[in-house]
Amino acid sequence: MRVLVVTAVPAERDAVTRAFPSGPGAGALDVLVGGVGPAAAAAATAAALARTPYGLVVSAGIGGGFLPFAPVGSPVVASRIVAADLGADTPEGYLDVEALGFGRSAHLPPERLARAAAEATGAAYGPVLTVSTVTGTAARAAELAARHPGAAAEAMEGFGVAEAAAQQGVPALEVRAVSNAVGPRDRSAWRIGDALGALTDAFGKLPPVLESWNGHD
Ligand SMILES: O=C(O)c1cccc(C(=O)CC[C@H]2O[C@@H](n3cnc4c(=O)[nH]cnc43)[C@H](O)[C@@H]2O)c1
Repeated sequence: MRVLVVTAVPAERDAVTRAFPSGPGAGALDVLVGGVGPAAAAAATAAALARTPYGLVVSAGIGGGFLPFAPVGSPVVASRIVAADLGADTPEGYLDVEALGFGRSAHLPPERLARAAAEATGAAYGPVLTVSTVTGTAARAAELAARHPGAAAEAMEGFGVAEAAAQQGVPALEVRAVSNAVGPRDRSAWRIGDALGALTDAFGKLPPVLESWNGHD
């Protein structure tokens, strides 16, 4: 099975490829820089899928972690890939696109594969939220955590990658490594190097899981 990994920036791509110093084996894994945010990620994924047949797409990179599930430096595998701000704000609260009567706001990775990936990498396993605006306040972090119980992480690309994959009937995973806590913005506290190292470690443990997956579950 050929696997497409989509990262946002070159540093994340390099962290993934560092896991395979002598190549990923039989040309089975391609790593693409798709850009930051769900729209760029979806466009890049769709273009790649139009060129090459893939059996699995993985959205990968660093992300914000929700405490206590995903502390800085830890890997996360998504149980759900959720568009957390695709909807409408109303005086009565937020409405997702299902409540509005159109579209979808979540994709479900193949469960056996995602659980096996989390187990092999020692990752937190929970919903990963896709946001277009990085959370920067405690109030917003609490709002997202209340709306998505057990949310493990947030990032900016997963839903775009998964939506493009779903439109071609290709399953998707999301693998993140936590660079910062979701909460009040403090860029000086981001531990990007640690997170990129954790991303490399996680991808180094994935090949047996991918190889033993039968392509559907
Ligand atoms: O400055 C660098 O060296 C550097 C190296 C690798 C990645 C970056 C990024 O800024 C990547 C942006 C990327 O990270 C995700 N991300 C990280 N933390 C959060 C968060 O708290 N909330 C949402 N997204 C987050 C996101 O997917 C961005 O695309 C810089």
